[in-house]
Formats: sequence, C-alpha cells, structure tokens
Amino acid sequence: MATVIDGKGLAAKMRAEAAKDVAALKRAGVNPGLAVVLVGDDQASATYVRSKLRDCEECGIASFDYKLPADASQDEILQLVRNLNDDPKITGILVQMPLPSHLDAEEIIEAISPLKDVDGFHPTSLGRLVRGLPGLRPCTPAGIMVMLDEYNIELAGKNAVIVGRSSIVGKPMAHMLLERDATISVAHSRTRNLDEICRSADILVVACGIARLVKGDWVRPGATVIDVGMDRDEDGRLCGDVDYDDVFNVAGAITPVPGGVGPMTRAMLMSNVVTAARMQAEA
Ligand SMILES: Nc1nc(=O)c2c([nH]1)NC[C@@H]1CN(c3ccc(C(=O)N[C@@H](CCC(=O)O)C(=O)O)cc3)C=[N+]21
Repeated sequence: MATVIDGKGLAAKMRAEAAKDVAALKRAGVNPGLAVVLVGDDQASATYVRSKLRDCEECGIASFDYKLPADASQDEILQLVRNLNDDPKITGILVQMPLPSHLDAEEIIEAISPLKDVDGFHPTSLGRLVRGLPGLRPCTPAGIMVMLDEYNIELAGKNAVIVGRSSIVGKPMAHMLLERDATISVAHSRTRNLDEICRSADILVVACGIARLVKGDWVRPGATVIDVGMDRDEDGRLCGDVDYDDVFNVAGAITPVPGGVGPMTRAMLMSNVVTAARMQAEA
C-alpha cells in the first residue's frame, strides 16, 4: 500500500502562494501578465488553455488569450511572439504545444524572450538548468521536484530512473535530479531490459506516453513512482503510463492520474509567471 502523493492538494497550496506573491508584486508596481497562444482548434489543447486562464484568474495574474487559425503562417506567429516580447504588459509567454505540423516549433520557442519563457522550453532556460544557473525551469519536472520535497523523498545517492527523453520532461527531469545528487538513468524507446532498469529505481519517473506500461513487478518495493502520463485506455478513460492498481501494492509512494503531476504542472506555471515578472523587474 503506497502513500498517494496528492498533487491536486499541493497545487492548490502553490496557487495560494503564487497569489500572495502576485499581490506583493502588484504593491511594488509590478503587474504579472501571461500571454497564451493557441494555434488551431484541437479540443484537448483548448481545454488545457482554458484551465490555465482560470488558474491566472485565481492567482490575480492578468491573462491575454491569442487564438490563431490552424493555417496560421510561421511568420505570423513569429511576429506575434516578437510583439509579445516587446509588450511590457506581458511578463510570460506560453505557446501551446503541439503546433500544427506545417509550423517549426523549435524556431517559435527560440523566438520567445528567455526572460518571458515561463514554459522553460527555450534553449537558454535548458542550458541554464544544465549549467546549474538560476532560471525558468520546465513546469512538469519542476512540479515533480516540489512533490518529492513535500513528501520528504530522499534523493541524494538514490537511483533515479526516468523513462522518456523529451526536452520538456525527461531531459530536464534528469538534470534536476542530478543537481540533487541522485544517480540518473534515462531510458527510452530503444532501451533494452526496461523492466529490469525500472526495478533498479528508488525514484521512477515515467513520461513515455504509453498507457499503463509500468507494472507492479517492474517496481522495487517501497520505491517512489511518479506518473507523467496523460493517456487514454481502451475505454477512452484518462489514465497514466503506470498501471496504478498493480503498482499501488508495491510502491512506497505514487502519484495518481488525474490529480498528480498534471495539477502541479499548472501550478508551477503560475509560480514561473511570478519568477519571470521578478526577473524582468530586476533586469
Ligand atoms: N506550451 C505548453 N506548455 C504546457 O505545459 C503544455 C503544452 N504546451 N501542451 C500540452 C501539455 C499537457 N499539459 C497538461 C497540464 C496539466 C494537465 C492536468 O491538469 N491534468 C489533470 C486532468 C485533466 C483532464 O481531466 O483531462 C490531472 O492530471 O489531474 C494536463 C496536461 C501541459 N502541456
């Protein structure tokens, strides 16, 4: 029987903290504002964007919603990003992913001012993380670090296994855990003996996008299991990359889906908007 890590509850606490920080910034004459850019009419993306705008409202952060048609051009989006970079009302810029396939997401991410990169996707933000410098951190792995600390999960000298090597979760997660003196293994689609490597983990972070991939016998008894998956099962229900019912009896602590990593990702975004506004006020 594992401890269930309550991401939803912790995220609510973080939003309350962010709201206090926003109020203090406003008293000091700094007004945080988040621009959210949504290209196309993907339903899931539109839902995520709505929840981010709602989070802003709860935290007292001004939000600016930019909806572009699915056939918007690369130049049109780059021009919008440049305008947002120069707009003092905007202290954070988020371009919702994935973008339609005719667009070059890398070029758009790189056009965002690193001072306003609240997703932490810009090469400057990732480079600063790898170098151990302060900066804006990707929301999902940063939110996971907050959960691990809140539940007093020891990291120094522990084996951390990350399944997935994306630039937004796997790679930054590895560096954040490394910074805290864990021993890191990054597994991916070409990894052999994945179950065996997972069993070596004291902390197992799964971000591969395969519904219920990780089974109970892949997990060392007492290990901490963090499920980043947002998948659909055969019946179309939301589930994670971890077979929760199976792993629950083995793990020491586990994040549920929903109610785990997802809400923390959103709460971390609010925290990053605060950090970015401070960075710009100091610049
Ligand atoms: N530029 C950009 N930044 C992102 O941060 C970003 C993105 N693009 N594109 C899509 C992914 C996905 N993502 C989620 C965040 C929270 C939940 C979340 O709160 N999930 C709820 C459940 C939601 C539901 O019921 O569907 C939960 O896990 O409890 C889900 C997904 C952010 N993303």
